[in-house]
Amino acid sequence: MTGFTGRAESDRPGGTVELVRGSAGGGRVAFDYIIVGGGTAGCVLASRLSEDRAVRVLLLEAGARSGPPAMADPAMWSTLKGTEVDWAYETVPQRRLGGVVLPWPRGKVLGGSSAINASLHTRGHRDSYDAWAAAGATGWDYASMLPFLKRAEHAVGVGDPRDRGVDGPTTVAPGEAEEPLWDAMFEAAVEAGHPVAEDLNSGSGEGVGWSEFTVVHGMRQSAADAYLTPALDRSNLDVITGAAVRRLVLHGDRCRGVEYTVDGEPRSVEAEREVVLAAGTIASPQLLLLSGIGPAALLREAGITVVADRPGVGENLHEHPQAGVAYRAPGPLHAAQFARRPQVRFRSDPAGPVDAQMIFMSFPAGARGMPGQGDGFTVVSALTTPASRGSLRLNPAKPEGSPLIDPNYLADERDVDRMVIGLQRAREVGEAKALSAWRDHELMPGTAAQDDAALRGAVRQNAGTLFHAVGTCRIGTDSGAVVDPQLRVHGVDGLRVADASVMPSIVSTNTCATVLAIAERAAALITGNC
Ligand SMILES: Cc1cc2nc3c(=O)[nH]c(=O)nc-3n(C[C@H](O)[C@H](O)[C@H](O)COP(=O)(O)OP(=O)(O)OC[C@H]3O[C@@H](n4cnc5c(N)ncnc54)[C@H](O)[C@@H]3O)c2cc1C
Repeated sequence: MTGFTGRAESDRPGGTVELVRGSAGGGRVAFDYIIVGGGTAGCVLASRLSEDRAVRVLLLEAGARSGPPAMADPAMWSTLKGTEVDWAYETVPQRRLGGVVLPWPRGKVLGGSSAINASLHTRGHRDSYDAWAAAGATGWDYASMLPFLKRAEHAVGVGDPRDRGVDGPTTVAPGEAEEPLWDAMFEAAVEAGHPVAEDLNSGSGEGVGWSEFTVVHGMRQSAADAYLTPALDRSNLDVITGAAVRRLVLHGDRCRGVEYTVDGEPRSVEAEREVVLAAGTIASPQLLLLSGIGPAALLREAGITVVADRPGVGENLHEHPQAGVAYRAPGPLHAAQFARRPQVRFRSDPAGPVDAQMIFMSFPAGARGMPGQGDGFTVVSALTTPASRGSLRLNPAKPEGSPLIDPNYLADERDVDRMVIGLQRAREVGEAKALSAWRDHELMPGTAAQDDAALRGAVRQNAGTLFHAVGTCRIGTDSGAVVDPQLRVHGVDGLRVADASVMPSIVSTNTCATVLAIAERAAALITGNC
């Protein structure tokens, strides 16, 4: 087992339940803060809140403290799907994608999804955060978020220190080794008209630039590695793994603590100040719903007593749809993933915002982004500002089991319009001269797919997930918002949510760096330093 290197004070037989640090497992201990979910945001919160040695912090994580060896090797991330460190969720059949059910992996281990993800460290365009503030998330605009985006990172050899963090816990850097295939893809993007970007993570980055990774000496650096491990010697921080929170303990409209199980045995614990939900876009709204905080009519139907009628809980679920153009290579093709490797951010409408991202694969993608057979490469285009919105609901047959996850991909026809343009842009790059030594012929969608109708069909047939679900507990002040701009759940005292679920709209790139910054800002809000 590997990946998280924290000390265990008491290990239990079976290895999945561990009091990683502290004394909380035994008697009745009151904590100032209870953090639910030791994932990306939860590790940041546990570390930052326990910096004040006068407060006691408890972190509860349903998964184990570490995982299989592949977790430490960032290149092996896709092999972690379906293992013990994956919740292995699935969507409901997606009506606009021909009824397909898509797998939605999420990390179930200390570090959460940062322990199983593809290790890309990318920040959204400043427009992404400004859109949050414009929609009612006051104080979440780019200028306000920049100190927290910087606080999370230690950017090595990239960017301007006015934009980039230099002494944060998360080490981020572009790959060092040069790979001819990735260099050719960079050249192909330039040939196709994309300008060279100095720093795609500067807040206004656009064009082709080098990707940055949270990989240190070839090893994954999850949020647990970056934030939690260095904090484990603090006597005011307790961490329990194998602790599945089942619901919040509410006295009237005040949250007093949580109920959880360890090895099936029920336990409860109290928070003197606050409970912070950091269980992610799927589990945070699910726990609110199970605790009676959500749309009243749906709760009543499920036989759950309504504590706070919050119609927005579980609504606004969305994600980045992606589809690619895949090519057969004339011969064997291999390129190290964490070498110097490009990506492109671009506008589907030159007069509109940055709304698309191109990433490159050294295999030919099959349908829905799954690896296809044989040698080849793929130019993937993702729509980074989708208009489609879906929902998350309790499963009436098993409310505590996997919820009904409906991202409602491509429900809004404007998303298809922009994905068609994305495919055309991807093809321009794939067909560039710079890639001629690597390209034999187009496999997918195939050269016959040229007109608008054929490309729309290809998008609906091939679109898949980029694993970036957000939005189910969104920040705002309107009646559909779940948390206020201080991340406090509307209508409930002593309870906040701080994870990917609070994003009002998805950022225009991969989500992990933004989740780190959300949690950094949450900690500052909780401690009154913001
Ligand atoms: C396969 C994959 C690849 C990705 N690739 C990238 C990438 O390369 N770059 C990028 O920027 N983003 C990527 N992402 C997205 C990014 O990792 C997530 O947006 C981010 O990690 C989410 O953080 P979070 O804190 O909201 O949730 P998580 O990190 O998922 O944390 C939630 C935690 O809560 C725990 N939990 C859930 N329910 C309970 C409960 N009832 N009791 C106790 N604990 C509970 C979970 O086990 C988990 O540890 C990827 C995601 C996936 C799944």
